[in-house]
Formats: sequence, C-alpha cells, structure tokens
Amino acid sequence: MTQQPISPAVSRRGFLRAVGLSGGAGAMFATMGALGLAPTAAAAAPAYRAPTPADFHLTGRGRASVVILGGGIAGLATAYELGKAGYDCTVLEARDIVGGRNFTVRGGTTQTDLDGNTQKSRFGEGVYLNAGPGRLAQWMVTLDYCRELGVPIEVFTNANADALIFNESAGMTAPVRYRAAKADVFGYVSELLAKATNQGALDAALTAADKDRLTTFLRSFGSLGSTLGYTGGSRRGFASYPGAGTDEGTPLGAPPALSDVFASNVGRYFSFELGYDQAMLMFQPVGGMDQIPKALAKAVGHHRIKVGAEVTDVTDTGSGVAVTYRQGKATRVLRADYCVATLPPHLMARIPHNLGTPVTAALSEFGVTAAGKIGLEYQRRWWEEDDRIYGGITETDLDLQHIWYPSYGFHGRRGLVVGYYNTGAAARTYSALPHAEREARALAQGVKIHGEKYRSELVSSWSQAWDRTRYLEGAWTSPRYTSPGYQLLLQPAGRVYFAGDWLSHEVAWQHGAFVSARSVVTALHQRVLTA
Ligand SMILES: Cc1cc2nc3c(=O)[nH]c(=O)nc-3n(C[C@H](O)[C@H](O)[C@H](O)COP(=O)(O)OP(=O)(O)OC[C@H]3O[C@@H](n4cnc5c(N)ncnc54)[C@H](O)[C@@H]3O)c2cc1C
Ligand SMILES: NC(=O)C[C@H](N)C(=O)O
Repeated sequence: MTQQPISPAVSRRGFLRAVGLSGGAGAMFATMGALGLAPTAAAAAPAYRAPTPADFHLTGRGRASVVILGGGIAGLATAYELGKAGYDCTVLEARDIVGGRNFTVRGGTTQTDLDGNTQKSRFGEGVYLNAGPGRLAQWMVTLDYCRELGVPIEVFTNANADALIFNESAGMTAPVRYRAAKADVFGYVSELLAKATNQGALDAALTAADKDRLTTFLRSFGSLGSTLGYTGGSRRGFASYPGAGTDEGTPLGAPPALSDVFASNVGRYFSFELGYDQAMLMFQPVGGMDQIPKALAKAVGHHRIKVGAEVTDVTDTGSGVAVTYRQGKATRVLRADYCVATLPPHLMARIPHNLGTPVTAALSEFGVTAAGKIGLEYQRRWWEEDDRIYGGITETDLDLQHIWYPSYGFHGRRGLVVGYYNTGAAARTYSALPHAEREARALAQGVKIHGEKYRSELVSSWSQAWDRTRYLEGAWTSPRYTSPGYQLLLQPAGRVYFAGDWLSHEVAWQHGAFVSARSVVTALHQRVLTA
C-alpha cells in the first residue's frame, strides 16, 4: 500500500473539517435527510431509558460478621456495600496492595512474578501505567462508584482519526492514518454499493424510493463524486494542512487502488469502536485506575482490610465459617458468620475447603485468558510533537497488537505509551520472556511504525504479564454460562458466597465485578434479615 506521511501541519480550518464542524448544522440535517431521518421522524423514536440502575442501597441493618476473600473490586465493593448496611466485614488480600487486577504502576512500584523475577518501576513523577483496566464506558456502574466515592474522571480516547494502522502481513511498509484508511474503505464500499444499486442489482430488495435514499446516503457516507466514483478528497487528510492567504494545503492525494485498499485489510479494525462496550466517549479516573480501589478501601476502613494475607483454607462449620490465612510467618484463623469468596475461580479451586467436590469442579471449569501490557516511558512526547497523535490507539497485526497513547498529561514533559497490549498466544509469547527481552521485542516492532526514536528516546519501562502474576495467574476467564457448574456458583455453598467479574456477563470489566458483588450482597442481606 502507498506510504502516506503521518505528520502534516495542522490549521484551525483543517481541525474544523476533521471534527466534522465545517459544514455546520445544515450539513448534519442534510445527512439525516439522506438517511430518511427527517427531524420530525426522530420524534417517533422510542423514549430513551437509562440502561442500568445506578446507585445501590440495602434496606435495613444487618448484624452479622462477614469475611471477604480477595481485595479486588468485587471484594472491596462487597465490603463497602455490606459495611454501609451495618455488617462487620474483614477483607483478606494476599497481595501487599488492594485492587487485584486493577493495578496502576508508578515510580517505585515493585513486583515479583511467579518465576521469581522482580521489577522495580523507575517511572518519573506523574507518569503511570494502568497495567490492568484502562477504560470505562459511560453506561458502566463503575462510573457510579467513581461519582459516589468522589473519584474524578476524564475522557479516555479509545478511537482517534489521527492514530495509525499498520498491517505488516499485508505488505505495508509504513503506517496509514485511521482517517485515510476509513475514507478509502468507506469510499470504495460506498462506490460499489451505489453502482450495484444503480445497475439494478438490488431491485428485488429495494423500492425506487429506497434506491434513491440509499444512493443519496452513500454519496455522503463515501464522499462519492457525481458519477458515484470514489476518488479521495480532503477527508483523507493533508500532507500539509491548509494555511493563511492562498495556502489551500496539500492533500494527501489520490487513494490507493480499490483492490490495494481491500488487500491492506485496514477495514478489520473499524468495527471495534462500534462495540457497545468500546464506543466513545470512554472515561478513566484522573491519576490512574487504582484511584477506584483506593477510594473503596478508604470508605471500607483500612482497619478492616488485611493485606499480605493469603487464604489457605475455607471451612464451613455449619454455624459459621473458619478461614485460615498466612500473613508473614504467622498462620491465623478468622471466624465469621458468612464468607464471600472473590478469588479468581482457577485459584479458588486450588484452596482446600469442605464445600464439596461439585464446587471445586465448577470452579475448575473456567478457561483463563492471558494478557500483557508494557509501559514505555519517553523523555519527550514525540507522538504529540512529531506525529500529532493525542491519545487513542494504533492497531497492528504485529504481536504487540495495540499501541496506546496516553489520554493524560498532554503537552507535559515526559509521557508513557503502552507499547503492547496483547492477549492469547501473543501475550504468552511475551510473558515467557524476561522483562528486558519483552522490552527489546516491543521496541523492535514499534520502530517499524514510529521509527528509531521509539527505541532511542526510551527512558524506562514496565511489563505486566498477567498469566505470570502471583495471586491472579491470568487476565480474565471465560464462563460457560449454560453449564450447571456456573449456575451452582451463583448460589451460596452453605455459608460461602462467590463473586467476581467471572460470575457476570461482563467478564474483563470492573462493571462485572461490581454487579456480581451487588448481587451477592443482596442475597446475603436477604438471608440475614429473614434468618
Ligand atoms: C489487561 C486487563 C485489561 C482490563 N481492561 C479493563 C478495562 O479497560 N476496564 C474495566 O473496567 N475492566 C478491565 N479489566 C477487567 C478488570 O480488571 C476486572 O474485571 C476486575 O478488576 C475484576 O475484579 P475482581 O475483584 O472480580 O477480581 P480480581 O481483581 O482478580 O480480585 C481477586 C483478588 O483475590 C486476591 N487473591 C488471590 N488469591 C488469594 C488468596 N489465596 N488469598 C487472598 N487473596 C487472594 C487477588 O490478589 C486479587 O486481589 C481488565 C483486566 C485486565 C487484566
Ligand atoms: N477486550 C476487553 O474487553 C478487555 C478489557 N475490558 C479492555 O477493554 O481492554
């Protein structure tokens, strides 16, 4: 595919065009008209309803003690909600910090993995890596907890027309901007469909009026000419953006041939930003994702949370629970009326208990996905200065998979790029390497996209291999929703309840952990009130 320059100069007019404002409201209504959506038709649309119940309160006071295994989001949310209703909660967390997979790395963070390798972060002041969760959709209950707990949020840029696409296996030797790639794919697809429509290929499916409306829509959607051909245009962007006086700018030029555009396979990334869970606007807590568990822990009360406390046995005594845990050199037993276990299922399955073999079998059913991230700290924000990329994601077919540019600290001195965020086999390829080799591999690949500065301007790095992380051993799990095992774990095993994102339909999202916790808290409270 033709190489396109990626760092043209920007002007205000170019910006307005880029954000779709240059045509004003008239252009918007013209597009609505093309779609058959006259402003009056919109009035007939179903009334909007908020998607999820937001705030949560248990009614009535509960007088019981509860031991909560795991201080991730599900464990902390359980302690928080039960605590609000009067319960006496204690959280046992094996790591030396709360948050679980919600883990933010800053300067000074240290971690020893399952292989005994220790990293110590040298990130500078204000630089951080959200090694686990990074983004929140607006409908997620996670945002309600941010509001309730006073955790400020800011926009997380999940899609950016100025970010890049690089498909090495398709023969690309340089990246293309999303903007140009979208213009070309939308343009050619529209051209084909418009011409097929015009030639009668869709006559069986479309009335004459439908054909007119569809053609009008495709003209605008694909930026087609009067003969329904796609020939590029300003939508692709400029090599030099328009300037003062007589400077009309230098457009990127004609698009590659239709066949080359499809062969480049850039279109495979466009559906991502349409996902109900990945669509813009998305959000992140200001200062790092771990502001959420920090705020939860503060609200629960630090005296109720034991860190460095590894649970080693769970026994339902009939009249209560006895949980054995190791803290430092000591082994202790904590007794309570009830227990809520929020450890990852594959780890809970290994802990001795008397809850029955069907419970162990059900816990063992979950498949575990690997994922990894590397944070690359640079001495200057070259992606903003040189490449004009302010946040967002570059997509690749390399095993680094995704590069994330930061949605915080714009125009600051230093900054951090997520140099890979990969899952599955690609993640395991990296997790099998020591940190220095992960870094070297990530840099060798990133150089193909951003050039030698990607290597030469690096200051420090941190890599997180979730499958090699103690007390987690995976990024997320795959529930078998219809299996009797999954159904079994939705019920308490005697006095022991289970919670976590793995017991929700939003696995790999904190939302799942929160709603699972709410569900268990509700069931437990009901039982206590009616006992
Ligand atoms: C790479 C990655 C990206 C993600 N991206 C997003 C995102 O963008 N947005 C989003 O909302 N979510 C995201 N998630 C998912 C999110 O992190 C999880 O859904 C959520 O944090 C799960 O919380 P949890 O409490 O259910 O589980 P966990 O966080 O797994 O908590 C379990 C806790 O149990 C502890 N534990 C384990 N063994 C023991 C033991 N023996 N004794 C005591 N304690 C023990 C663990 O240390 C841990 O703290 C991502 C996750 C990963 C890994
Ligand atoms: N792909 C996923 O959904 C995992 C995680 N929730 C993320 O947004 O990165």
